[in-house]
Amino acid sequence: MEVEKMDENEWKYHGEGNQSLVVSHCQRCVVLRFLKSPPNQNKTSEEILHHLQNIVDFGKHVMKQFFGENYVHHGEIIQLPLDFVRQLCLKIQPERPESRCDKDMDTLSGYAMCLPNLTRLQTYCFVEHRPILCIEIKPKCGFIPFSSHVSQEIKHKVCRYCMHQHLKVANGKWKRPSKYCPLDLFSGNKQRMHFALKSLLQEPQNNLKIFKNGELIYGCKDDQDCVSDWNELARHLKPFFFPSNGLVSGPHCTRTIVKELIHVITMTLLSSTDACRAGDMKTVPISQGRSYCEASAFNKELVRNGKHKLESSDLPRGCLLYKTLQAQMLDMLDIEGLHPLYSRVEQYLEEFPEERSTLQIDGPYNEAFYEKLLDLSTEDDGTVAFALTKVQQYRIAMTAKDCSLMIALSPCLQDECSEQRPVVLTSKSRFTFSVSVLDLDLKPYESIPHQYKLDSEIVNYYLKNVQAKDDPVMSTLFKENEDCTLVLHKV
Ligand SMILES: O=P(O)(O)O[C@@H]1[C@@H](OP(=O)(O)O)[C@H](OP(=O)(O)O)[C@H](O)[C@H](OP(=O)(O)O)[C@H]1OP(=O)(O)O
Ligand SMILES: Nc1ncnc2c1ncn2[C@@H]1O[C@H](COP(=O)(O)OP(=O)(O)OP(=O)(O)O)[C@@H](O)[C@H]1O
Repeated sequence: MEVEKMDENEWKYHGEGNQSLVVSHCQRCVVLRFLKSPPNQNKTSEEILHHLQNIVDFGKHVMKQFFGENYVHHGEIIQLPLDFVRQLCLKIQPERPESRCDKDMDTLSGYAMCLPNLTRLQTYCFVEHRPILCIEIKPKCGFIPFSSHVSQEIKHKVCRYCMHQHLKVANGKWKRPSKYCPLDLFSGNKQRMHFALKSLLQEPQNNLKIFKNGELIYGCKDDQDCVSDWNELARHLKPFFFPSNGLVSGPHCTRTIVKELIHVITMTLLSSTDACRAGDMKTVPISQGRSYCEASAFNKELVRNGKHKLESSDLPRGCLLYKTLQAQMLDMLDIEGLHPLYSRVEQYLEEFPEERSTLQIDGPYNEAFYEKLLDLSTEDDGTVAFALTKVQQYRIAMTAKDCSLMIALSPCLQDECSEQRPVVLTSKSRFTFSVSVLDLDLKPYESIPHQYKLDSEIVNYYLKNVQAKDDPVMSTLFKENEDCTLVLHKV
């Protein structure tokens, strides 16, 4: 990219999260990702550069090992003319959702990350301007904690996402709870995955977005502005799934198209298209812990129909869901087991602050950092080294619990499909596809106390307001003891 000739008119607003803002090039398949920060808390240019360097290094040296070379696009740092960045910021400001405007895009450093535009990534490199569909899923945590440090039994039964939904609705973040449960998506069982994906389509929240030719056509632009009209979605998708226009319109057509969409997403998520170095590293057997969540609407429906055992089909080892889950499962102790180890590291750092850099708490995220993550022992020998390894593994797990999976699909004819490209078939069409993972910024060491507090808030809210209502005995106890935190019984 010729940085001297940057023109803000060639770029447009693409999207943003809590930490970064992304603009895409109108013609080329690239995006620029800028860091964001709260107003008046601007970092120096050196700090921004260091932060971005850490993100790139972490993707390159650590996450590629866990996920595989092809799934991770670490990008590169680019230095842009300040005038261009300022003009761009002014241009895109009206497009930004109000709920994200509590932070400003960094316009002072001139640094940004340059990445391939994964919503337009061409899976079939010889043909240009081919229509492209992209599905972005933020799957969240796909397992129930199995750690013996967990103090509340409910955490062994109901997954964090399902519990958190209730707190989010109560806080006004979302209007309605979603029926999506990550354990269904990560189950590898096609029926459960189908249910999970349908639930995401019903209530996308910030877990599902669909792009057509790089433009958002389905999902939430803003917390309060969600597009979830299935007829409209089907209208967009019809040329992809029924190219010869053979399907009549109406509710039946919409349902058929949505079913085809869910089918391709399932097949691509289960496909194995890459190998990785950590491939042989078993963090924890997936069978450990419960493979379903009691609060999942799919599970409840089964119980209602008299079936009490959920079938689970294990995930294929090479698929992106499997790799994501393995990385998430580096959280072996749960935040409750991790927090005392964090305190041990903190205490050590208070005594020896100069050790912070030797311990690589804030990077560099290089090969040596990755090597240290491979020790999976859970036997605490009381050392700072043990505590630090668990803290760093937990940070990786948190990152994998918050990343997004991108599936790009491009229609192809039978004789066009190259043997090197994976292909997924539907009843009337075929697609070449690519799968990638994004938002792999390592969660900060400092966020651990926040995680600890949030965990107990989520669980306590659920116990008090949801489980108690489902369980009449508990409900009476809570009503009678509304002001008490401790409920005592005579036995
Ligand atoms: O804690 P969670 O599970 O609510 O996850 C946060 C996300 O909320 P979600 O529940 O997905 O709506 C949250 O997403 P939103 O900003 O709500 O879209 C962020 O991804 C946040 O990451 P960070 O701390 O800004 O790096 C996420 O925080 P981390 O816990 O990953 O740090
Ligand atoms: N390389 C990319 N190609 C296409 N779109 C992208 C790319 N990177 C990010 N995006 C889009 O921009 C959005 C925000 O990016 P990202 O998730 O990295 O932000 P974040 O602030 O780090 O998120 P979070 O809120 O999870 O911390 C994504 O949800 C995605 O839609």
